Amino acid sequence: MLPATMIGGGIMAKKQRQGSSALTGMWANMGSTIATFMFVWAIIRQYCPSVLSRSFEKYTHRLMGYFYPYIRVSFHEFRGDRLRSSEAYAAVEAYLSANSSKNAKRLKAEMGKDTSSLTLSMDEYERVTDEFEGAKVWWVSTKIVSQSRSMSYYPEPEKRIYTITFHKKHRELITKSYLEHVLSKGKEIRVRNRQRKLYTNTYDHKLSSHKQTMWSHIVFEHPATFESMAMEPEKKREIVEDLLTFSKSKDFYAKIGKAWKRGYLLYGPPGTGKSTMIAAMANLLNYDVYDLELTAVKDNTELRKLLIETTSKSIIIIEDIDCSLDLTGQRKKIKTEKSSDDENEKLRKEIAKKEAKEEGSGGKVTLSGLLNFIDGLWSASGGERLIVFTTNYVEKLDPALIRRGRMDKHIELSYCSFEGFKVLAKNYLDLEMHPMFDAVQRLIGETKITPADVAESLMPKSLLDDAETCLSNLIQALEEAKEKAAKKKDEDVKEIDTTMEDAVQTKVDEETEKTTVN
Ligand SMILES: Nc1ncnc2c1ncn2[C@@H]1O[C@H](COP(=O)(O)OP(=O)(O)OP(=O)(O)O)[C@@H](O)[C@H]1O
Ligand SMILES: [Mg+2]
Repeated sequence: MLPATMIGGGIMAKKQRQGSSALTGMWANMGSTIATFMFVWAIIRQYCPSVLSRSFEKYTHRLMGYFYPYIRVSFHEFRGDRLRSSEAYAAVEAYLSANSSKNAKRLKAEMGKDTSSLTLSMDEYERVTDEFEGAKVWWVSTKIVSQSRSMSYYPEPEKRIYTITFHKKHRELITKSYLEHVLSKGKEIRVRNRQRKLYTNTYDHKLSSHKQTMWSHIVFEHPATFESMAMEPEKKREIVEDLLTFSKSKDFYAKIGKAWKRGYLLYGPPGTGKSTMIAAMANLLNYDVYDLELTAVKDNTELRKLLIETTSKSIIIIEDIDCSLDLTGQRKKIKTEKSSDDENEKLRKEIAKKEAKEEGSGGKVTLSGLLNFIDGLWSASGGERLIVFTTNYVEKLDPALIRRGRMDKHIELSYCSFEGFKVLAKNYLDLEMHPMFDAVQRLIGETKITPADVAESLMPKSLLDDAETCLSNLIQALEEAKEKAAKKKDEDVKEIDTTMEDAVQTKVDEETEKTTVN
């Protein structure tokens, strides 16, 4: 049974009075005293100046404080400025929806703001009990509709409030431990239930005079998971473990004094699953995805702004880093040209100077700008972030960009193996074993075929296609790929032969010429 003053004045009182007929003993007397006070108060409010009614209210509360052994804490839906909703309210709501709503009798069903599924929460004026280390608490959900006549075009919002009541002997326990427990559990539930987002940086056309890129987002609904990825099981397990360890290492990163971020470099030929793996990572860790298109970023200042705007628990991806601007070009000269160390050093300094100038003048995005952001930027914001680069040509990248510490884990995604094929056969055909697998195993070992091509062959082309038809399509594709590879090899050999023959002939001609001259 709820304490009597919880059924005080206003709308809440009206509703709760219906369920409070069983007030007993002392509380019944207290109830009638309160009712008398309420009555007198209502008269005073109506006929007396506001100063008098306010002091009456103050003394009533003070008087009740002497007899009333319960404490109340309210969580309002909106913060003081009314513009922003309160995170504490949202966390309490999530906690109560998941826990205490189990014993609520009247529930409210809504499509969550951010989710596509139905969420059930306590209906207005419903109350539930909860227990924490032997202490009992009562939660009530109420709603206050403003009586004031607003001239605003928009209707005055309703104010929703969750109120917790508990005995004052549990004050320490509830205000310190229980409420902390409720808020942290509530936040956890919200993170778990939230609909994740895929952000991309695009030009803000509204600001046409001052073009700048901004993040815009859609709901992230990629279905990829690590289970459905075609790759060696051992490699897959290692990556999953690495990701999970990272996500649970907040304290470790704090202890060693490093920003809580981890860099991944995914490299391999087109169609081997780099983008698919990023989606699987986001799904595994429940992260948002920021797809950063560097070519749309005007300068380092803009890059910094975009990166600062990213939230915690997110993956920032830069796809095809080798094609993103001339990040690699100038530096590549250093390693490819046959120059001495001194010359290299000179070139390096020149490039650094040029980049610094570009940065200073707000010029284009530079490699050093990007490296600085990766290294330093998030140390201050302290969030949980992965940064993932993808490339088809790992050898083209500047070693400075991908050294360990920046790109902590390098993952090669390669052509489809028989193990990979088995995952795809299970996904696409629901097959774990089949006599035709032997032929696939033999051919796949002799051919370079991407998982994307295997997946395409296994896809039924008509409603009549059964598993055997799909497997025959794959075997045919593998045989064709094998034939093509053999043909290419022959052609390459022929080309080498011709080049060598030409070289030999040129040499012979030169020698002959020399002899003739002599
Ligand atoms: N390892 C894989 N496991 C499961 N499916 C895969 C795998 N690799 C590719 N696929 C399939 O092929 C399609 C293309 O793969 P994806 O876009 O991930 O390749 P990519 O490596 O990012 O290619 P690119 O280098 O061209 O960007 C995916 O939609 C997916 O269905
Ligand atoms: Mg890709």
